[in-house]
Amino acid sequence: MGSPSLKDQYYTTSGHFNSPPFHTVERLPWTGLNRVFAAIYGCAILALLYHHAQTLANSTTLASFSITLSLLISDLVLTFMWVYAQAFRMCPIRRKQYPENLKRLVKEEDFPALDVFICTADPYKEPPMGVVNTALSLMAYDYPTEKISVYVSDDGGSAFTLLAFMEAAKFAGHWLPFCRKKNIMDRRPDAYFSSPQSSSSDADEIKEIYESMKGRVENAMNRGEVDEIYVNNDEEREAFNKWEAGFTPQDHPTVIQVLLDSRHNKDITGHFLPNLIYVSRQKSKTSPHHFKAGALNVLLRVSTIMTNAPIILTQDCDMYSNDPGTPLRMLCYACDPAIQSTLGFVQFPQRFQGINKYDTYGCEFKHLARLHPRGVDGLRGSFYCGTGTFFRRRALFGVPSTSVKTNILELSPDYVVKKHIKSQDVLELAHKVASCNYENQTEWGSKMGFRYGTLAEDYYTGYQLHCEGWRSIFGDPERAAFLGEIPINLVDVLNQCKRWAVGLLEVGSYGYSRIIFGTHSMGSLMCLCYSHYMFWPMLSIPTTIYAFLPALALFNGVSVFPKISEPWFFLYLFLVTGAYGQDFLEYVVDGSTFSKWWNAQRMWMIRNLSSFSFGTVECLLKSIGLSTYGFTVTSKVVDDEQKKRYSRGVFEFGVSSPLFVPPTTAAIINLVSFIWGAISIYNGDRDVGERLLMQMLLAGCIVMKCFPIYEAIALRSDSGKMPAKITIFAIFLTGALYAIASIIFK
Ligand SMILES: O=c1ccn([C@@H]2O[C@H](COP(=O)(O)OP(=O)(O)O[C@H]3O[C@H](CO)[C@@H](O)[C@H](O)[C@H]3O)[C@@H](O)[C@H]2O)c(=O)[nH]1
Ligand SMILES: [Mn+2]
Repeated sequence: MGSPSLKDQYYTTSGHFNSPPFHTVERLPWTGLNRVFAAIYGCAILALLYHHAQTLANSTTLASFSITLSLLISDLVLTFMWVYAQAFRMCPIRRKQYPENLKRLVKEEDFPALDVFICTADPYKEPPMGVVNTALSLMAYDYPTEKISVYVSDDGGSAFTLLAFMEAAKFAGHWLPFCRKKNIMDRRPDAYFSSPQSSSSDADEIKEIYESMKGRVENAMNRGEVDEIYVNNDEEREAFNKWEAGFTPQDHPTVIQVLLDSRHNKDITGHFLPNLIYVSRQKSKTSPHHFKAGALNVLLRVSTIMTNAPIILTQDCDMYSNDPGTPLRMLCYACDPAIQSTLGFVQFPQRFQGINKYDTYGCEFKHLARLHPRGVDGLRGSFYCGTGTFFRRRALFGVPSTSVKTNILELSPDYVVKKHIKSQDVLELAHKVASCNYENQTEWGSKMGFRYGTLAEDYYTGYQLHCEGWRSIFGDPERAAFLGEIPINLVDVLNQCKRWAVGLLEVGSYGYSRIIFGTHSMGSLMCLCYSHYMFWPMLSIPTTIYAFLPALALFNGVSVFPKISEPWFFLYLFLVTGAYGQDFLEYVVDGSTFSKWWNAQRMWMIRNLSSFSFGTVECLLKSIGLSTYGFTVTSKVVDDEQKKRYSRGVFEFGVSSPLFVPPTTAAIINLVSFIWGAISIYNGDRDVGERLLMQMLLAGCIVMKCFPIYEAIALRSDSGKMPAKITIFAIFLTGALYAIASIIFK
């Protein structure tokens, strides 16, 4: 169960037995209580399933049989999800790093080199200046600069992004020494210059340089082309000449441009700068590109040829560094001989800036991003979350125990790069491995590199590494290592979750067999944890049934739950209050507020009804060949009006998305049924108060959760209100469901 190995392996003194530790681990105090509660709750679930089975056996009519069967199916799915979720609660831990101890024992010249990968895919959804800010914050790490190489993958194939990075390369010469001198923590120029503390003469000077570069990039974007005036020399001209007629994001040759080279380029104080390399891999309409995983694999190969750093940081373009000391925290693990041999990656949590004080869309994802990673960290280590992850390059080239074989010598993780990064040979080879056809008939994406076949490439890659025997670490320092943007309108949130749903189910369909047949080396609790997310979208089934069935039955006077006078009622009461109570406690103990928890609950319902059910259906359609889908990049551009509404905690609908239909329909049905029930009770119908009370309570809870939906339908006139089309469609659907229900229940 992970507990004995915990002390031996990780309660470490880093192999130096008399020296202070690089890191420590502490078991979270609630574990014992969690286990006891799980045992009690498990018995209650068994009792409920027994009750369903009994009712099913005794049911006499088709209606009562189908109701009980639906509830049984729902509760079985919930039971599975509950069992999976308990695995996270069995052994949660928290880690601490001591970079000051590391610095005393490991000399700076012995630090490993670090290759940073930044992915961007669309200059209009991910503005180049945002990507540049992320890159600069990482280039400015407190780490020997000549050991850092930043690779930017541009899947948008955009000359504007290249222009922005050419400008950034020059600006870095001013910015990096400035950050060091002022000891800035958040090293994004945008953040620094818009904060109040930045008025000294040297800050003003640098701000001017920054604003003028920003102006040039934005001007070029407004004009729609990179004019001759932005081009400074022949090398740059040659690069931009690649954007000739016929160059589109989906069809173009490889562009690789070394913008800074750490052996030649110095900052204004004479220090060397990090390497900075722009890569836009070849694209053609006839070959598959495997989205972000494909982009990362190209960077993995290009960087092996150019710098081959043993450590790789993968980063989304909107996730910037919030702490320049993060690489040292990572080294506290990477330099520990006790865990080195199987350490695959160190994951830092995804944390976000700009969440409003109610966290309207529940995007803090407390379980996904913080609580569950701590839970798996006590087993085999954190999942891979796509960003904020330091990999050992070796881990991406196969299982820990075997030696790596590659067809090109320069592609081996052990290869020592001797040639200069800008030499003809290196560039030629880099272009070759970035081409569309390079991966044909190779193990890239299946046994090597980032894994293909799913839109949740991060989850799948981490899963495969754990199966192969690699371990990982969840580093979660007090000050966030990275901060990123979250979507602040409902349709973006739901679309993002739908993509995850499809991706996770795909991982389930490829990956679950390894769990069933045991062809993995990660222990059974870890398997339960992985299963939890592989089947996460299945929550759409019970949520949909519970959101519609009891309300429809209520309106027809049909009871689906026990009466309050029956003992089974107390079982339900325990199951519901137990689950919600535990969830709430976990939120509060981790420093959240009631309103954040409540919003997370609301989003849980909306997400399950919409993103997860659409995702599940899409996945089914794809598996029978009726649908295809791609990676829809989440927009990082924010409209001012929307921003204002978001800061007030107002829900943003606005567009006519089918994703809004199920929650809107559920909102209307539960309101209608609830009002009907309330009127009956008011008119003295004791039957409703007794027999249908639980359905009344459930409908009441759903109505409370749906408040923003009623508001958006009836009480608002701004551009974020519910589109009339959706309301009309939902009302029509409500009518149809009531009609069907009245036939079934009569
Ligand atoms: O074809 C593509 C598509 C996306 N991206 C990049 O992938 C990153 C993540 O895309 P985003 O639209 O921001 O998706 P999110 O849902 O916010 O990302 C989460 O979920 C993804 C998996 O669905 C993970 O890859 C991410 O790391 C994780 O943050 C961005 O930097 C994109 O530029 C590419 O490089 N190529
Ligand atoms: Mn993102």
